[in-house]
Amino acid sequence: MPAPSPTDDLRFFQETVSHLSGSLELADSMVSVFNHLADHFPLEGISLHQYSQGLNALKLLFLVREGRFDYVESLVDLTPREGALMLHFEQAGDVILERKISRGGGAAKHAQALGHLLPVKPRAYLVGILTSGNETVGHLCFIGKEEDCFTEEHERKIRLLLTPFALAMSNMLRFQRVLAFQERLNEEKRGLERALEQLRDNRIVGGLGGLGGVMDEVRRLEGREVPVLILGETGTGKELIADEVQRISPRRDAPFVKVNCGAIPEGLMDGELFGYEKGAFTGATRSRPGFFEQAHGGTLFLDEVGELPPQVQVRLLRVLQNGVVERLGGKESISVDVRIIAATHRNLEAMMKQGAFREDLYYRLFVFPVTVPPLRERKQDLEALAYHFIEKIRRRLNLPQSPSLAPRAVDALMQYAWPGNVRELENLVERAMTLWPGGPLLLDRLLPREPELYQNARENLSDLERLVEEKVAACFEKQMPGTQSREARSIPSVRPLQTLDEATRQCIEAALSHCRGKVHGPAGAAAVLGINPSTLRNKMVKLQIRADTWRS
Ligand SMILES: Nc1ncnc2c1ncn2[C@@H]1O[C@H](COP(=O)(O)OP(=O)(O)OP(=O)(O)O)[C@@H](O)[C@H]1O
Repeated sequence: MPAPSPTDDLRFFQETVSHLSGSLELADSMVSVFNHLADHFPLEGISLHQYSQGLNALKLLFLVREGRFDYVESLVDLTPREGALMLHFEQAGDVILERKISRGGGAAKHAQALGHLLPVKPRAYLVGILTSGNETVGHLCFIGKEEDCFTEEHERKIRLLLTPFALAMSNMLRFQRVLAFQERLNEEKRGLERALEQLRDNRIVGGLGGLGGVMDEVRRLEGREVPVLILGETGTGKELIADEVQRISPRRDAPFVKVNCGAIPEGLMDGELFGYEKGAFTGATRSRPGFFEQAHGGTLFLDEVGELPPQVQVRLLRVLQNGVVERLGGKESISVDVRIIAATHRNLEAMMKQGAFREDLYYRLFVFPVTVPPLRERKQDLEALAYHFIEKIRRRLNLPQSPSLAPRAVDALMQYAWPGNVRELENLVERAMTLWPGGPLLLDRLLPREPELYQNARENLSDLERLVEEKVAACFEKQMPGTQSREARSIPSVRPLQTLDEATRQCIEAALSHCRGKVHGPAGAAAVLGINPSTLRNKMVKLQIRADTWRS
C-alpha cells in the first residue's frame, strides 16, 4: 500500500474535525465520528476513560459503537502498581498500541471497565492519551475488532487526531458538566417550589367550622411530646393534622420523617424502618440508616400504622419500649430518641379484638387520640374547602383567574355523602378545573350517580331548616338572654315575640352586614351561617332581602 501523502493526511484530519465538531450533543458527534473513523480503522468501538489518582481508579465515561452511544460513568479499582502504570502513561502522553490485551498490559484495565458493555474477546487496542495544556483530559481507546488488527499506520493516524480530540473532549465534558449542574439546579428549584407550594397550601380549612373540635384538641398538644394517634376515614386530612401537631411541637425544628406503612412491601419493611448493614441481604450494597435513625431527636410520622404486619409490630414495640434499634445484619444497638405520631383509617380496636393489631402496641400509640370527622359530618366546610382547592389548583395550573362554582353545584355537594372525604373533593375540583378552566365549575356533573351516595333530599332540607332554626335560636339567645333555656321558654317573655320569618330576617341581615353583602364563598354570609348559599338565596328572595344593601 503506498504511503499516504500529506494531502491525504490533511483531508483525513479535516474530515475528522468536521465530524467531531458537527454537534453540541456529545452522543451525536461521537456517533458521526465513529462512522467516519470506521472507514479508516477496523473498529469495534471508541471509549473515553479518566484516571483518578485520588481514588486510584479508572473511570469509564462513554463508549460509542456503530449507531449507539452509552454515557456510563463507572469505576474500576486499581492496584497501586496499576495506578503507577496509568500515571506513567499519562506522563508519557502518547499512543500505546497493544496488538492483544495482556494481563498487566496497558489496556487491560480499559478492557475490564468495558466488560459489561462489550463481549470480552481477544482484540487489539490503541490508547491515545489526550492532553490540553498541562492537564490530562482522558484516555481515548480505539477498540479493535480482533487481535492484531491495528498497524503502525493506524498508530500514526490516531496520533494525528490527538489534539483535535483533546480539545473537543475537554469542551464537551465541560459542557456536560454545565448541563448536569444546570439540571441539578433546576431539580433543586423544583424542590423548593414544591416545598413553598406545600407551605402555602397547608392551611387547614374549617378550623373554626367543622374541625373546630379537632383543632381545640390539637392546641392542647402545644409544647408537648406525647405520642399522638390520629384516627379518621381515608382522605379526611389526618396528615394535615399531623403536620399541625409537628408545627406546634417542641421538636418542630428537628427532623420530621414521614413513613407510609401501607406503601412499603412487607419484605422491605424491617430494613426501611430499622436500617441495614452492607451485605445484610442480596442487594444491600451499602449500609443505610432506617427511618428511626433518620428521625433521631425529632418525630416519626407512621401513616397507615394499621397496615403494619404482626412481626413488624413486635419489633416496633420493642424499639418504642427500649429506645434502641438494631440494623438488619448489624450487631450494635443504636439509641434513638423519637416522638411518634401515628395515623390510621382502620378501626384499631376491632383489629385488636381480632388479633390483627397488638394490644401492647395499641396502648403505646393510643396516648393522645385525635379523631378527624368525615366530611359528611361537617358539610358547613364544603364550600370553603372547594374554594380553597380552586385557589390551590389555580396556582398549580398557572391559571390567571380562579373559576367560580356553579351555584347549583353547591347544592349537589351538600347532598353527596363523600365516601372519599376531602381528598375526593380535591380530586373533583381538579377534574372540573381541567374541564372548565374558565368556570363556572359544574361539579354536580362529575359526582357519581349512585343514589345510595346521596342523603335523602328531604332529610337534607330539614337538616338545613334545623340549622336555620338553631341560628335563629342563637340570635334570640344573644338578644334576649335566657329565653332559649328550657325553663325560660315557659316564662312569658317581656319582649314582644317575633315570627320565625322576622327572626330569620334578623339573622340573615346580621350575617350580610358582617360579610359586607357577600353571600357565598369562604367569607360569605352562607359560610358564616353554616348553610348552603342557595338555601340562603331562596330565603333572601322570600324575605325580600337584598345583598347589595350591605355592600359598601
Ligand atoms: N381541612 C382541610 N383543609 C385543607 N385541605 C385539606 C383539609 N383536609 C384535607 N385536606 C387536603 O386533602 C388531601 C387529603 O388529606 P390527607 O392526605 O391529610 O388525608 P388523610 O386522612 O391523611 O388520608 P389517608 O387516610 O388516605 O392517608 C390533602 O391534599 C390535604 O391537603
